[in-house]
Amino acid sequence: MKIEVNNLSKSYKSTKALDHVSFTLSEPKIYGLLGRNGAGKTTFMEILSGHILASDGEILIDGENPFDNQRLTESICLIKEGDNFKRDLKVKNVLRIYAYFYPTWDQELADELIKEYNLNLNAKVKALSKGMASALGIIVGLASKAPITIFDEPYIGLDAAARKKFYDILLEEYEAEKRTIIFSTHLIDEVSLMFEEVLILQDGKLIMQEEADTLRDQAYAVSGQVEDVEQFIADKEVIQSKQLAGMMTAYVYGHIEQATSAGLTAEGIPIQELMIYLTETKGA
Ligand SMILES: Nc1ncnc2c1ncn2[C@@H]1O[C@H](COP(=O)(O)OP(=O)(O)OP(=O)(O)O)[C@@H](O)[C@H]1O
Repeated sequence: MKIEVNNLSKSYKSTKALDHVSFTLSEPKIYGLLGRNGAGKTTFMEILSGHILASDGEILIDGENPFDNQRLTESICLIKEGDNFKRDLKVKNVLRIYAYFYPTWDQELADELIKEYNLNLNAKVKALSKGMASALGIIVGLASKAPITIFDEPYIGLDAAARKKFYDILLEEYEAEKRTIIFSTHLIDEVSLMFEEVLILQDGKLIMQEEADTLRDQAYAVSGQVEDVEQFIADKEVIQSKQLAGMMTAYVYGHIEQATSAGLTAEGIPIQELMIYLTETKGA
């Protein structure tokens, strides 16, 4: 489904949570939506899911506004950090409700995931541990098979092994059947390799939308004698640098040819380091 975001703004009194944001997500991909605390990510995802109204501008999904739009909302599944489900419901009833709501629901996958995460179907939501409640959210998000599935920091309380399981299954399901997945997280180093396209919000503004592969080409590590590297990086945007025994390595924002043509040794740097750098400093 095509998502068009046109001049989208959302204000809460004097806070501009989103400030004239425009972009298009034109095909099913795994999108990473990144940004520091308060950048506007959750606000965007809530508007996209039809839960809240924009103050100005619009989001169109295949040309339609998602707010109060039943046909569209059954194509969108938003899983948040917590409080996804009514606390007095039993797990099995939560699953029944979502199975009824989503025409694309995959019961076989839901059953498999319940076993994987060892969830007690008869437990009430309010009796679940934080990790178990997150597992239930992840199960609903994956099994919904919604053409637009949105995960907003969905794994509070889940340990590293349970998170890895989630990433593995998400990728498996995505490979079997492509859909639009929007993933917002602060655990960038864990998931950066999954992203096909990355969007970065800062203070309510979109500061970057880039294919992950292109991003990988936008920074490099350059090494050599301290004086040579220092001279080379003097007029460059440096991410970080370290020195050891007269040698220096610097992570530089730019194209690798700059370094190779200067006769220095250069190689790519891990995408997560670049993303962390961009979310922390770009536009600041
Ligand atoms: N319901 C609300 N009432 C008032 N202000 C709000 C409300 N929701 C969000 N905000 C403000 O809007 C801004 C954007 O918040 P939002 O939750 O969208 O950011 P975020 O990028 O999801 O942050 P985080 O990574 O911390 O979850 C923040 O300044 C926040 O305080």
